[in-house]
Amino acid sequence: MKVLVSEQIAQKGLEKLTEEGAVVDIKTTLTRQELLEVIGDYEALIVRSNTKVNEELYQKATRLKVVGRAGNGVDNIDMEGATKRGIIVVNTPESNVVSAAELTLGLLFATCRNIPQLHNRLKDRVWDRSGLKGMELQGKTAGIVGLGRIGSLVATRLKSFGMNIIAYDPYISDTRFKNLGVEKKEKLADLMGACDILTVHTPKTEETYGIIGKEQFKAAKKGLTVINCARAGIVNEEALMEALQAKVVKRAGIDVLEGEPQATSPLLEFDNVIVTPHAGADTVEAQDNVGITVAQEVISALRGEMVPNAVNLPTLPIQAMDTIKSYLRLGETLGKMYYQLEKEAVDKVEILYRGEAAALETSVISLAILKGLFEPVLKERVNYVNASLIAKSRGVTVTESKESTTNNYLTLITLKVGSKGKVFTISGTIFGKGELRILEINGYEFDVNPMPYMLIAENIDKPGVVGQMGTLLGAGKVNIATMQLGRKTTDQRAMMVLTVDSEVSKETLDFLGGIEGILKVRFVKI
Ligand SMILES: NC(=O)c1ccc[n+]([C@@H]2O[C@H](COP(=O)([O-])OP(=O)(O)OC[C@H]3O[C@@H](n4cnc5c(N)ncnc54)[C@H](O)[C@@H]3O)[C@@H](O)[C@H]2O)c1
Ligand SMILES: O=C(O)[C@H](O)COP(=O)(O)O
Repeated sequence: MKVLVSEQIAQKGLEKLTEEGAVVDIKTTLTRQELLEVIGDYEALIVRSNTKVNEELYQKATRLKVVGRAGNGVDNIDMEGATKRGIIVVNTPESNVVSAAELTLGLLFATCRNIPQLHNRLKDRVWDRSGLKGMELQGKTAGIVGLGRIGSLVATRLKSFGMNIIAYDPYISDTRFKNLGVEKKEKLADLMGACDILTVHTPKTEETYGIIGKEQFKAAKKGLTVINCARAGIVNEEALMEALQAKVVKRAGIDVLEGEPQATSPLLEFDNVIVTPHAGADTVEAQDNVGITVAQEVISALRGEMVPNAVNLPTLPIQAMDTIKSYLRLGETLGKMYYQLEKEAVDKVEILYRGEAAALETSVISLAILKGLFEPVLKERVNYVNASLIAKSRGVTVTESKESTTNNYLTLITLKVGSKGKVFTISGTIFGKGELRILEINGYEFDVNPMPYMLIAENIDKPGVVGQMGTLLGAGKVNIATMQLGRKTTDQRAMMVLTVDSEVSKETLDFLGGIEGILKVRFVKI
């Protein structure tokens, strides 16, 4: 596991990576060109907000499996390019939100009470408070744009200062607004017209880039205080400077600048603009959290495990991980069976979740099924990230359905694979502490604990066939661990599922296939 760390992360994170057996190269001073030259050697890249992870980089990063964003925002990472290549992108969305919220408040106090200016005067040995009268927060209205993780933390903290809080976030439920005690504004202009302080906490997206621009400042109350501790450009810098000159905006606190890292922004010319160099996450606590979390995630992703904070995968609550892990193993096992048993191209995959399975985040289990399905037959890397894109590109339609009850089992997954009008079915369950069982293959019933090596044979249900299988496997030095028979009385056919201790050679398989009454025999690797 070769990991390149291209921006500073906490020592604790680096130690975690090494403890887990990764070879870590810390190269935080590489030029872009140097980064492009070395990236081909690495399976994982850990970045913060300065490294642009884009098409140019992906083209050189031929071994790259994981991008770890040691932090929250992923606007420096081309997600589509990563997904297409099966590269998992992980981040640490919770790890630094308190620090970011606290810097927002810091900037708010610094601007509203002119703390840096007063500090500078005194440092220059001048005792002078004139012309720098501040503004109290109590009784004022704060307008929050983006009431997500950081926006909510800011809201609850501002409430404790006796402020009235309003917010604009069309993607947050009324209940959440109510629970936070925040008044919802349906229109951004209404928020602009009502707040004394504006603070933005949206991600940087096509929709939010420049969301606070000339139009919004026209609707603003005169004397507005503006805080941007989210991403540069969410508050358009040109429009902000115009509003500062027109005294519509009285002061601003800015942690993020267009073109950063740089120290030449025209915003630096304004005495009433307090700036910090993207320091929102720069606390010991946040960096330790971020470093350790990203290290754990990168290692899990490199090991092919499901990662709760994978950005280009369905999100899973950490609490659900233990339960879901067994289902992912079951899904992958069921998926892996098809191409090893049938050699027909697939046009349709139907997945039925019944009982307890139906209540889970089934989209990831379906990804595990697709990963298992395609892995045995594709040269390209198949993983949770690109499995559904691969299905789509191969013209395979995937459908999911759910039923809350089952007949005999608490939980059941049935996979139906359609190919040229024929349907292959396989079902499985989980019991105890994550024990997998295959219960049915093509209508033959079993109770098989799937093992790494399995032999599956279809035969005419008549005496002698099973005995000959045993004899020939013995002659081929293959030890049978378990054997089960499923039969269909309707057509005098049966299916044998054997778990064996080693691989079965082509020669032995040919002998088995030659037994009278054997219709088909396949060696399956899980
Ligand atoms: N300065 C720093 O060092 C620092 C540190 C951490 C995070 N951040 C940045 O802070 C921002 C917020 O992070 P978060 O973890 O709270 O994100 P989040 O995803 O939890 O919340 C973002 C919120 O913005 C809302 N939103 C999206 N589009 C919107 C729109 N068009 N109008 C209004 N609301 C919209 C979403 O519904 C969501 O509630 C991000 O830009 C992140 O990159 C900065
Ligand atoms: O999105 C984030 O996590 C913050 O903006 C911090 O970015 P940084 O890791 O570059 O400090």
